[in-house]
Parts: sequence; structure tokens; C-alpha cells
Amino acid sequence: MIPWEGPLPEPGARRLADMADVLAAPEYADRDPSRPLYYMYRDCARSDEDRRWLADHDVRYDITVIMPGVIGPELVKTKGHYHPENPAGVGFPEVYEVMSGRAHFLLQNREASSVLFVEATAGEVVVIPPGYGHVTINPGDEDLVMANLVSTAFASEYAPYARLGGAAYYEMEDGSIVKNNRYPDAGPVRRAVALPVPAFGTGPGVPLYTLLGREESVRFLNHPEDYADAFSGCLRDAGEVSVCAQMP
Ligand SMILES: O=P(O)(O)OC[C@H]1O[C@](O)(CO)[C@@H](O)[C@@H]1O
Repeated sequence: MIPWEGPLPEPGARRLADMADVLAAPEYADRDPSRPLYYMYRDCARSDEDRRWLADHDVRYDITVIMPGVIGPELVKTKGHYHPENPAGVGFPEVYEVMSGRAHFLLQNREASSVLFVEATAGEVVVIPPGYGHVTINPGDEDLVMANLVSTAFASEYAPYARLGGAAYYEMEDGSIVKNNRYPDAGPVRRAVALPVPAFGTGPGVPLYTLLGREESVRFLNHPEDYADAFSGCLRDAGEVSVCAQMP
């Protein structure tokens, strides 16, 4: 069930066949190519007035539903993408809210020298800072339902992930984190805790939809260059995550 009081647009589906390039075990993509892994309800709004407000501020509110389960040895996840830089030369950020279920966000900068692992449960809000690509993993046994707010001024970049077989690390069925050998120079995985960001009005228990109508709360999505301090405080380092060098 999606905890959303409003109309839902027709969703886009990401199926196993769409994921062949980013899997720990790509051979599983052929076994059930039409299996849906997640549904993306892009550009949601509860009213025409809200839709106009979102459009006027060049932001989009999406809901994503990620199934529980595995793809061969690894947990179900999103494809993964980077965001380009805005006209000021700073990467577009994004903000997620876990509406129900559990999420693991695996973030990495362009060089994969910095890799962050963020756990979040229902009600938690995670800011993806400029310069970080992201994959979301469903580690739970129920649907993971998330909302996001993001700029409408760019298209996501999938090729860097697809070229290297996905992110720098994979999360396996037993929760172990395994290095993707196509990133020989990837940095260690650092656990990070999502913090409230007063400048954006984000934090646990604050539904993202309540940011609508507050211009100052969504401005960072298109003008990240003005919020360097806020981004530096959106994630707190919580130590290194142990990693397996080989697939189990
Ligand atoms: O684009 P991917 O990597 O398949 O991930 C899907 C997610 O990204 C978004 O496009 C926003 O970045 C959402 O609609 C969705 O949650």
C-alpha cells in the first residue's frame, strides 16, 4: 500500500531486463526479464495548485515502490545514476523520504573515492549531496516506498554505472557488502547517518510533501551552490563498513 492521499500517475516500471548492466550476477537478468523490480510514479501532486507550484519551482515529487527480494545473490535495488552539474557547476542534489519499509542508500562520488552507506526507515529523510550518484536497496521483506523531491532541470546519467557493472559495491542477500572488481580504486564504504538540515527544513518525521509552499525549502534543489554549509552537515560519518573482497 502506498501511503499517499492523492492521484497516482501511470507508473514507469524498471524490470530485470533493464538492469542487466548493473547486476552483481548479470546472468540473472535473462532468467525472468519482464519481472518488475520497482515502479516509479513520477511527477505526483495532490492538487492542480500543488502541481503548478512544483512546476513554478522546477521541482518534481516522485514516489517509488521497490519490491523486496533478490536478484540472484544480491538484494533488489535501483539501477543507479549520477546527476549532472547545474549552470553554476555544482551537481544537482536530491532528497528522499522513506514512506514505508526500509532503505539502504549507497552513494558514491564520481571517482568512487568516497562511498557512503546510509540506512533509513519510515519517516527518515536523506539528502543526496551534490556530486554523489545513488542506488537504493530494499533490504527488508516488505515493499520499500519512498518519495523524492528533485529538480526538473536535468536528466539522470546512467552510463557511468552501466559501464562498470553498477555501483562500486553490491549488497548481498545476507547483508554483506561486496566490492565490484571493476572499481579497483574505490574507497572504503563509510557508514553515514542522515541528519536534519535546518536550512532545508528537512528531518525525520517531516514528510517531504510538507515542503511544498515553502520556497526556501526547495531552492537548494536548483541552486546547490548557495548551500555548501548545509550540505556539509547533511550526513554524519559513522565509521567504516566491513566489506568482502569476493562474492560469497
Ligand atoms: O533512476 P533509477 O536509478 O532507476 O532510480 C529511480 C529513482 O530515481 C528517481 O528517478 C529520482 O532520482 C526516482 O524517480 C526514483 O526513485
